[in-house]
Amino acid sequence: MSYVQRLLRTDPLTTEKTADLDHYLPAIARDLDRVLGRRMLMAASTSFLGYGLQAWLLRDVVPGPILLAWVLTLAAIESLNGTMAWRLQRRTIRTPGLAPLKLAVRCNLLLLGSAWGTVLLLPHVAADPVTMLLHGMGLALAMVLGIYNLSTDRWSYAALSGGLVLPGVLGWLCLDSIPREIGVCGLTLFLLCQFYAATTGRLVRSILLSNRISKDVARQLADSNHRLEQLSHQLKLAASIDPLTACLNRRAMMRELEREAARVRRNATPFCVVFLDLDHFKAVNDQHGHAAGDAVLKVAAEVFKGQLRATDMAGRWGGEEFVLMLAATSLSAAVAKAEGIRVALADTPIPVEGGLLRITTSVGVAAFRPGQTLEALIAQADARLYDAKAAGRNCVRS
Ligand SMILES: Nc1nc2c(ncn2[C@@H]2O[C@H](COP(=O)(O)OP(=O)(O)OP(=O)(O)O)[C@@H](O)[C@H]2O)c(=O)[nH]1
Repeated sequence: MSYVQRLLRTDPLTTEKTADLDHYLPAIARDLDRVLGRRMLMAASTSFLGYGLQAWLLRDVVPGPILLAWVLTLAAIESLNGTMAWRLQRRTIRTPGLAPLKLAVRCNLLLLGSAWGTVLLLPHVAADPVTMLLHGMGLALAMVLGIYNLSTDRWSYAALSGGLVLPGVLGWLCLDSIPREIGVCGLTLFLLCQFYAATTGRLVRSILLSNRISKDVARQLADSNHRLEQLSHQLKLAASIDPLTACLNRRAMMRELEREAARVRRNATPFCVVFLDLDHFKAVNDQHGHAAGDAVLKVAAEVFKGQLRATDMAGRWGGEEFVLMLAATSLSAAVAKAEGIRVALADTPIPVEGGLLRITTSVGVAAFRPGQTLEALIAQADARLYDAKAAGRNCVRS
């Protein structure tokens, strides 16, 4: 089990989710890499700020070249340590059992902390309360930020904070020049840092895990939302379409006619409705069977739709009766169109079991006049259809 796996499994937030852990682990490892990369930069910048502060504090005590060499040494250890820690953390996510490398990082941190803390023993620093205070604040800052920035391994903080505090505590025990308060402060700081380190690392991982889970949940929600929208669109479509002929059903057609009527009332472009009723359709059913009747209805719908423009609509009014809406069309143009449709259907042989059938249709056409109700328009077209039937069928009346 890898380092991160072990930490996550011991986390109260994740103990119940151990089964999902393997699924999330690669993504968390990637997130952690990103976070660590950012924190490396932050850690380095705060540490170098700390070295600058230390060099400034020591400017009157230590000769310039020695001070420069001191700061450069600290910077070198810091860089080496940071790089090692980063590589270690990247690898411990995937590979368990990197004890020697971990030990090297901890020793390095101990060295770094001790190098910092040794400054406390310098007579000038110890004697001057202001310098001491500034230095103490610098130490606290370095520890807290260091822990926050690279919060991954508790024993690394122990090494760093122990290294920082140890010289002060030793000095306090062995040298009279170190005030007692410094030792007490140092020990308190050490304990605080240990507590902080123990909680922060786990917190970071818990946050990464819950981030990852929330991202997944959000994505799943978006997906199901999308699927629901598609489903609702399909349902709406299914509720508007006649399943046999794929024309609009009566209710949807009424809706379209109402919309068109409203448009015409606004901008006065005429439109026409065409009612079509297949002739002697009952005989088709009776002689060739219901399936043949269905096939005839399908072919008739195809023929009607094939004659329309993109802005026109075709609906099945019920049984063997169809209605067409011809947008922006005058009565004379609609009659011509209806005639074309009638001929097209009459010329179309329809294959059914046992041979080819021919079917004709009677057609009634009416133009919508602004001020007229839709019901009146439909009644008018229906009346013209009745005229066509009465006139012997297979003809258009307007
Ligand atoms: N196969 C099939 N038949 C249907 C469907 N809907 C209605 N019908 C039949 O269509 C026939 C309509 O008959 P009628 O109203 O007498 O009309 P017609 O025989 O076409 O006579 P005219 O309209 O006067 O020429 C009835 O037998 C209905 O059962 C359908 O979806 N499929």
